[in-house]
Order: sequence, then C-alpha cells, then structure tokens
Amino acid sequence: MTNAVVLDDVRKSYPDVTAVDGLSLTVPEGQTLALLGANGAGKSTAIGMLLGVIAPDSGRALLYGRDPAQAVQAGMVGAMQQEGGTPGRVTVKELLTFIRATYPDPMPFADLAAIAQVTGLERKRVESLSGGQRQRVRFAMALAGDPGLLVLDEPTAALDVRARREFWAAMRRLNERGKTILFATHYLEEADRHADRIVVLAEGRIAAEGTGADIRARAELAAASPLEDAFLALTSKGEDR
Ligand SMILES: Nc1ncnc2c1ncn2[C@@H]1O[C@H](COP(=O)(O)OP(=O)(O)OP(=O)(O)O)[C@@H](O)[C@H]1O
Repeated sequence: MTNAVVLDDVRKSYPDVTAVDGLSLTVPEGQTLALLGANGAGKSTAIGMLLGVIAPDSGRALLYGRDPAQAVQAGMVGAMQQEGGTPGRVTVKELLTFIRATYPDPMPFADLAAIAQVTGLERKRVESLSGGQRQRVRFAMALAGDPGLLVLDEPTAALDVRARREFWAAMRRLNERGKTILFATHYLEEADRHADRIVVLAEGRIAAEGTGADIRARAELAAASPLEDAFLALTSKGEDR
C-alpha cells in the first residue's frame, strides 16, 4: 500500500524554541489521522513541513513518495492551514470556479458545494461571510482539486454545532471514497470519534499514538475515562508527569 504521508525524523527550530524535534510519522492511504497537542506543541509546524511550506532543518517529508511541493502542485493534496486567507471582493462561486480551473481533474461544482456546505452562499461576496461560512469556503478551496489527501489544521474551529456535525458526516463520506485525512484539533472528542489513529504531540515529539483506547492505556487510565484526562496526563510538563 502506498503511504500518503511520510515524515522522516523532521526537525525545525526557531531562535527561541525547537518547534518539531525529530518527528517520524507515516500515514497510509485511506487513514484518518488526528494530530493533538497543546498550544505550541508543534502541530502547525509539522503540517507546514509536510505541505512543503516550511523547510525542515533536517529530515525529510514525502507525499505519495514525492517532494511535497510537487504533490501539492499536481493536485494530490488539499490543505486548509490555520491562517489561510480568502480574497474578499469575489463571490464564492467566482472563487471556487477559478480554483477548480487550476486543477486537472477538479471535483464537480455541485459536489464541492454540497460537501463543503456552501450551497446557497454561491452569489455572496467572500468578504460578507461570517467566520464559520468563510471557513467552509476555505474547506471548499482545499477540496476543489478532488485530492487524495486532505490536510486540515483545526478545520472545525469556527463552526457551529450543526455545521460541525455536517462537516464530520462529509469527512466520513470522503473517507469512504478512499481519501486520506490528516487533521489537527483541540476537540478531543472529534479525534476520539472520527480518527482511525491519534498522534499526541508534546514539545515537538510524539508523546503517544494509536487509537483512543491505546492513548488511554498509555496514560494508565481506564477505557471509559475521558480522552481529555489521558491527553492532560501525557502532555503535562516536568513534575506532573
Ligand atoms: N515563525 C515562527 N517563528 C518563531 N517561532 C515560531 C514560529 N512558528 C512557530 N513558532 C514556535 O514554535 C512552537 C510550535 O508552534 P506551532 O504553531 O507549530 O504549534 P501548534 O501545536 O500548532 O500550536 P497551536 O495549537 O497554538 O496552533 C511554538 O513555541 C511557537 O511559538
């Protein structure tokens, strides 16, 4: 089976901090992987490296066996980064039509609008949308090329309860169509319910990985305990551990 993502001992330091400290991670095609970690744990930096946006100091990232920038350019990867902007004055329809046209085999517009929940917003200018609506447009931008791999940094952060539920239903359908999904979240129950595998980062390294049950066991907690308890135990610093 092909691996959609390989991170091989990647490291990235900034003057004040080592953001990612020797991270190795392989995501096989078709898997849904959740990346958890406290603020500053290195999730966005790891995602930036796997998308080819941040150059690692050492180690390497491969997407489908290729250089990440090449895989992104070929439309194999759709990404939604945390601070991704959206152009303001165009309508949703104009924006998504333009983005679809840049890919060799884009997702049909109606499918895209339905999956990303932007149906009914097509004629609105992007600048007039609410934060959650804009987030759905950003999700549609990530999906436009019908990529095999979706990389989503906190995809549900601004979504209301209904939009969040519909987002996960859409992700399930995409996963059933064989897509590989890697998402970072602070909502632990989302990871527990929707990911095949969870990776917990702490200080740029993997603190635990596996299913929700594996993570609880690693923290020596009962199977019925909240994942949040395991998360806090595994990511607490120094004397707490
Ligand atoms: N461009 C940068 N310059 C300097 N330091 C940075 C830069 N980007 C990230 N860092 C630092 O690297 C560490 C990891 O940051 P990163 O954004 O990867 O964490 P995160 O897990 O995504 O956090 P959050 O949950 O808050 O989004 C933090 O200490 C952060 O301050």
